[in-house]
Amino acid sequence: MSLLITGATLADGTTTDLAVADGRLIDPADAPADAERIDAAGLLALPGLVDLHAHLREPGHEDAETVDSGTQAAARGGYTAVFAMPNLDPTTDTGEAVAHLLEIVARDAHCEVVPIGAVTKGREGTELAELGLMAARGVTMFSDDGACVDDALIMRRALTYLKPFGGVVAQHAQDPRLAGPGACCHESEISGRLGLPGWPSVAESTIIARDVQLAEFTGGRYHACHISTAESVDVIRWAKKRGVDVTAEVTPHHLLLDTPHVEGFDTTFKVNPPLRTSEHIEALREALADGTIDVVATDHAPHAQQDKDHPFDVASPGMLGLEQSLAVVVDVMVNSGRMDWATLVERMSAAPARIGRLATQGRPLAVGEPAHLVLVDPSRRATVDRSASASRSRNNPYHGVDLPDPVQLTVWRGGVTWRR
Ligand SMILES: NC(=O)N[C@@H](CC(=O)O)C(=O)O
Ligand SMILES: [Zn+2]
Ligand SMILES: [Zn+2]
Repeated sequence: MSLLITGATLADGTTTDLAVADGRLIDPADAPADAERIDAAGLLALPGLVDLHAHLREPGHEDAETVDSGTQAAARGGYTAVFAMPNLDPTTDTGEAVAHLLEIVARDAHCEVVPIGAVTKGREGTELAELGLMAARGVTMFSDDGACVDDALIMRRALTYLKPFGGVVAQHAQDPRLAGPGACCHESEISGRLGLPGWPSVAESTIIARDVQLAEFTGGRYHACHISTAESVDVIRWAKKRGVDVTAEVTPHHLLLDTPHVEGFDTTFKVNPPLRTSEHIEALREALADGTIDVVATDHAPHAQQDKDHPFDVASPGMLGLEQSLAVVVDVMVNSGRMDWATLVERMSAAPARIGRLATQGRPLAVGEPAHLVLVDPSRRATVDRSASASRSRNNPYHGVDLPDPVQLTVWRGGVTWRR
């Protein structure tokens, strides 16, 4: 399949034609005569987006999502690569589990899928998983996501052990004593009034403070998942200033949605970490703009209706993210004038590919590079409809909200994976 995309604007503002053949970008002058012509006047062409944090639910929870459905959602969102969290059944904690997931991916995926390996066996936090054997199968990121690696010695060992492999430990920072299993609402006046167990902001930042010191001490590579508080931003900023090898991500929902969303007890808005207040949101936006936060990662967390249809404090936490991630970042960061398109590309494509050591993604749109790209209409808007989704789940927190609707066409490995 070959494409000739004419008159596209790149993130730096220049206008160009792009040609795709045999999975690569080629000189438009060499485009085959039968190439499909796509008029991209008024559209932006960006490198395909890369998500460091997605839950695809296969194997084990196929009622909520599969590799097929989750990567279709990714393609609709402009993504050409996603890293798949290991809280599956069985847990991705062995070389064999990685190999099994990669077989499903080879058969069904609509974008690159890189398995994330668990840090500890069964994500139970007590015994290191098969880190080396998973690394040998191409795993570069390790996380017990959904659970915190709260034992400091286990964290120390994981950081040390992964050094020769170049692996990064991605932490779900939640002190299990300060924010226990029932914690489900930002600890504040609102949690008190609603009678929901509170999840104080320091339950996140104190873990990250400990971890970045362990990263400095060991020389290991550390990544803070879904940071949600101003204190976490301060800690990351401090660690980076010291030259510690740390990176951090923020989700689209923590950039847009605030604590009052839970006042109606709609379990769609139950998520870990919880939605925070406007002061925290402001700190996250600022940190994403200035680079303290390196990447936007979706934490796409599909859940079947039966797992959400419960009282708020017992419903499953998590919300969808892949399809509206770019829309939220465009609205909150670009349309507001906080960030330009080139920085958006850095935060949503180049930096995540670098952190995940995915050499074929996050590349500039230049001749000879792999053809992973997304065409974006910067001005189109629409009201989000949760039923119009490729995901198997409907826990979409943006349902009924007017947002940008930017993704026009997604190309992965030279083939169109989604078009409007
Ligand atoms: N974010 C969530 O609320 N839930 C995630 C786990 C996680 O990211 O911690 C899930 O797997 O559903
Ligand atoms: Zn998590
Ligand atoms: Zn997650």
